[in-house]
Amino acid sequence: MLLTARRLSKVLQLTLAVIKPDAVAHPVMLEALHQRILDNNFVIVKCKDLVWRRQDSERFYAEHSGRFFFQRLVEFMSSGPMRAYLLAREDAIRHWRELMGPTKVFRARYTAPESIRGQFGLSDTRNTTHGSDSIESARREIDFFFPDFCMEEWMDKEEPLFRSGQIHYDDQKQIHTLSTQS
Ligand SMILES: Nc1nc2c(ncn2[C@@H]2O[C@H](COP(=O)(O)OP(=O)(O)OP(=O)(O)O)[C@@H](O)[C@H]2O)c(=O)[nH]1
Ligand SMILES: Nc1ncnc2c1ncn2[C@@H]1O[C@H](COP(=O)(O)OP(=O)(O)O)[C@@H](O)[C@H]1O
Ligand SMILES: [Mg+2]
Repeated sequence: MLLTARRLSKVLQLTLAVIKPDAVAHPVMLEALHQRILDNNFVIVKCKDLVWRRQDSERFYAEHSGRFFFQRLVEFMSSGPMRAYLLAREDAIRHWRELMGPTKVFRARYTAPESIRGQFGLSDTRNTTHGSDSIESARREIDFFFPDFCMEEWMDKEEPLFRSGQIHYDDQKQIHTLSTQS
C-alpha cells in the first residue's frame, strides 16, 4: 500500500538552499539546520561547503544591486564558508521558503518565531539561510552552485527512483543516495 501511495505521490521538486556564513560559523547551528532539513523530509541530492569571492556574491545577488543593503549583503556573503544544498521533495521551493520564514529577521522573530530566520537570524542581512523563490530562480541558482548537475536528466532518471523511496542516507557524505547505489 505504502509503495502505491508513494508511486502516486507528487513529483519531487528541486530547490537550492544555502546555509549562510553566520550559521556555518557555528557547528551546533549548522548541525541543527542540517537536521531540520532531514526532519522535513527533504532529500539531500547534493551538498557542498564553499567560500565565495566578492564577485560571486555580486553575480548571484545582481537582482539587488542598487538596493541600500547590497554592499553589506555582498560583503557578508563572501565573508566566510557557506553550505549549499540541492534539495528535493514535494513542493520543495515553497516548503523551504516557509521553513526559512520572512526575509527580515526582526519581522520573523515576531511573526514566525519557529522559523529558521526567527530562531537563528542575527539581522535582516545576516539571516542564516537562502532559498530559491521560484522554479526559474531554482534553475538559475542550481546551475550557479552545481554547474555539472543536469536537472532534466535527474528528473527523468533519478526522480522516479527517489520518489519510490529506494533511498539511503549516507552519514559520511551527508547526502541521500539510491539504495541500489549504496
Ligand atoms: N528601507 C531602509 N531600511 C534600512 C536602511 N538602512 C537600514 N535599514 C534596515 O534596518 C536594518 C538594520 O539596519 P543596520 O543597522 O544597518 O543593519 P545591521 O543591524 O548592521 O545588520 P545588517 O543588516 O546585517 O547590516 C537593515 O537590515 C535594514 O532592513 C535604509 O536606508 N532603508
Ligand atoms: N531590508 C533588508 N535589509 C538588509 N538586508 C536585506 C534586506 N532585504 C534583503 N536583504 C538581504 O538580501 C538577501 C536577498 O533578499 P531577498 O531575495 O529579498 O530575500 P530572500 O533571501 O528571502 O529571498 C536576503 O536574504 C538578506 O540577506
Ligand atoms: Mg530572494
